[in-house]
Amino acid sequence: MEIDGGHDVEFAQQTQHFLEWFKSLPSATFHKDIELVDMRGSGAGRGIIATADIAPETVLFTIPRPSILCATTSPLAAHLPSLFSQDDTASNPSAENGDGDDDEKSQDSWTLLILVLIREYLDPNSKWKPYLSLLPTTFTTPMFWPPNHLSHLQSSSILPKIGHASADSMIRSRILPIITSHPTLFFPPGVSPLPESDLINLAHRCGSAIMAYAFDLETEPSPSESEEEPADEWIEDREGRTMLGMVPMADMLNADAEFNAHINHGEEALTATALRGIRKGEEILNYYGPLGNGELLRRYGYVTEKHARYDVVEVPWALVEGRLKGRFAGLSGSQWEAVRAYVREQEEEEEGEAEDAFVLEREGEDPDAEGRLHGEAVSAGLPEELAERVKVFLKGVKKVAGNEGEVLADKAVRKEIYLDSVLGALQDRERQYATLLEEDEKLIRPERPMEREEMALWVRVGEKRLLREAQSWVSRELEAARREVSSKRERGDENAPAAKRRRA
Ligand SMILES: C[S@@+](CC[C@H](N)C(=O)[O-])C[C@H]1O[C@@H](n2cnc3c(N)ncnc32)[C@H](O)[C@@H]1O
Repeated sequence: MEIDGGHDVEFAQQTQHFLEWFKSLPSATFHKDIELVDMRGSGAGRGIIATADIAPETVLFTIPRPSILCATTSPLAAHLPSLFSQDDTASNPSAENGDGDDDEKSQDSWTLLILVLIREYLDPNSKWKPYLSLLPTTFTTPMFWPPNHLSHLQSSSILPKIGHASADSMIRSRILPIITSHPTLFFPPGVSPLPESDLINLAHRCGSAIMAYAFDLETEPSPSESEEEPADEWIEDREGRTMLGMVPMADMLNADAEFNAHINHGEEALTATALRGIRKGEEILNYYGPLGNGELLRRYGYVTEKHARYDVVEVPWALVEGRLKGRFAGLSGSQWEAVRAYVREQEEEEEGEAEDAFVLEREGEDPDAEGRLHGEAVSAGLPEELAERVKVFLKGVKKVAGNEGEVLADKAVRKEIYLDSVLGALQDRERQYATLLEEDEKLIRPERPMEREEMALWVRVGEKRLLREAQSWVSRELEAARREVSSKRERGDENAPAAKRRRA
């Protein structure tokens, strides 16, 4: 989010106006020992701090449900009942009703909230005006970066997910048709209809505000969220399973991987409560989930040191396949086609989705019930699905490769080929970045505020560090696997590779 530098006076006035509006909402509360403050100095827009020590479990503020801006409170709901009353709206983000040409019937919670927000932005008399005026008009998310800034992400796994083009096509196919077919609903008397390009920009802005500000509104506890659920399990569901809403004040909380407050979803209201004692001057922090810095940047436009423990990096299958192929140089193009067909067949039988890439991540403890983290997160080794895919691939090779595939009869050899190929693929993946980890490490600083280049640096360093950790892990395993293969060969073990046995 980029809050226009603007005049400090105007910034402070908007804050004050919003606060007064919020406090005037029926049944809203705002604790006397907290304050909504200007945190632009550290690049965090507005945030909420404690102005005195706060006891654990203190209710910090309460947002009555009718003040939440969502599909059920929007005036649009009454005018477009068919659009807003779909049972599947809350449960399936890509729900199609079978007759794909009816745009009104193919909305999900995300697109509905974009429409709701657009309508309120266009209405000069919106009851949410003081709140809307606090929402950013420009964003620090990479969706809005020019190519020369995006290039700092180098070969980051988040690049293909930034998706300005796909957002654009969603807006054209699912947002604009609703607005243009109901002009009086979106442009009340006295408001001139916006040209298409302005509407598209507004829809992008609303989409980005939703991505960084909206909450999943739990209406009733699901069976898995029953009373027995441990208090230290933090759930984040942004897949459209529940209704999305804009929650004034709750979304003024900044967040980090260690946090001290939580939003409880009550029947009548949402409440922010202190998870532990909060000292005077401390920022009240919410939790956006176990997101790596890449995903945090993509959705929220910032990165933090603490979120680095959740970093992930993707290794494309094509790189692993390339390395595996290098181990069987004598196979022809048509034999490789047969191997691929075998892998596809097996994947279909498993009814799994054939992954194009495999995700490397770390293992670590979740935050505790007070929002604190304990211990380091450590490399989780290689994903099971990758080992499984290689296993199927090598089976395919064994089937088609004749003599060259005989070595694969031996389990230790298969393991060695697997680890060696993955190690090569990890090195290839690292080479896709324009700079070395060592060069990047010299530049990285935890200081704030961070410019785009610095945030991109954190993302790519996080990915490269993970790649290195995975390489160390695989190297160790590979050494052991090689030892096993050679000791079997020395022993002339009967399970040793057939080709080797023949030579012996
Ligand atoms: C839900 S809003 C929080 C309120 C926001 N600061 C504001 O002024 O409107 C989320 C946005 O706040 C900013 N933010 C939240 N936590 C942050 C943090 N720890 N550091 C920097 N920016 C943060 C990011 O721009 C994010 O997209």
